[in-house]
Amino acid sequence: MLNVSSLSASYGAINAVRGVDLQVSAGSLCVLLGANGAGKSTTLRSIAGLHRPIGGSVKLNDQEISRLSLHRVVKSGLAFVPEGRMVVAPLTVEENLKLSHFSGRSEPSLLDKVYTLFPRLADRRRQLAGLMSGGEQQMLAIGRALMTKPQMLVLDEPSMGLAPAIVDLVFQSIVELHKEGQSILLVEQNAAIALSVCDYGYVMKRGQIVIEGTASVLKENPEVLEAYMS
Ligand SMILES: Nc1ncnc2c1ncn2[C@@H]1O[C@H](COP(=O)(O)OP(=O)(O)OP(=O)(O)O)[C@@H](O)[C@H]1O
Repeated sequence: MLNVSSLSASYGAINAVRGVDLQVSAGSLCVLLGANGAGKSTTLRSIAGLHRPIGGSVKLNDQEISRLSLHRVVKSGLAFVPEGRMVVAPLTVEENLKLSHFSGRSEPSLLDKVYTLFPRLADRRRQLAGLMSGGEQQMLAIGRALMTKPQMLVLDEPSMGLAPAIVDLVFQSIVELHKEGQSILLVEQNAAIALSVCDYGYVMKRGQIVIEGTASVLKENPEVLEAYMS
């Protein structure tokens, strides 16, 4: 499904991502772990068409997408939820969701699907997005991505800045999507919660993947335990 190989990305002289290989198979839920500055966000942004890589390839179902415009990446079936959510504050919840019509992949029935997954959004459909709590904005950002009917959903730190109870709620919805067969790649600082729900994980350090394995193996790895779960 998603096949990233030898991906490299830089900011001028800073080589933020150096030869990253990772795969997400259809229907699987994968996590990319790592400390601050390891290169996780740059990897996701390069996969999603927001940062032009300097080398390597990103294939979605054998189609090379790393040099496509953001719009074409979405059209090819990959939706990205950035760190910090980026909902459009002066628009209502429903208007934010309907923005995905521009992707050319949206269908009216998807709105019901999003409201079923996130009843809070249904209750607040006429509310301005900027007035929603952080957790609700995260749900809205995920909902907006789902409105493009993605084959691959890519999430950058969905738990960031959220209270623990809200993190649980957001992760419950991620688990629900996974059960429905949605393929998901996420970056997460909260390794404990990520490894409790993921199938497979990668650990990044200084721009490279240094450890990978099934979630159950990673949970027992001493380095992962010490660095990310203590
Ligand atoms: N816009 C930018 N300009 C210059 N350097 C950047 C920029 N964004 C990130 N970097 C640098 O690239 C490296 C990787 O950053 P990146 O944000 O990808 O890491 P990360 O693992 O996602 O960290 P975090 O969890 O803090 O977001 C870091 O050294 C960072 O300082």
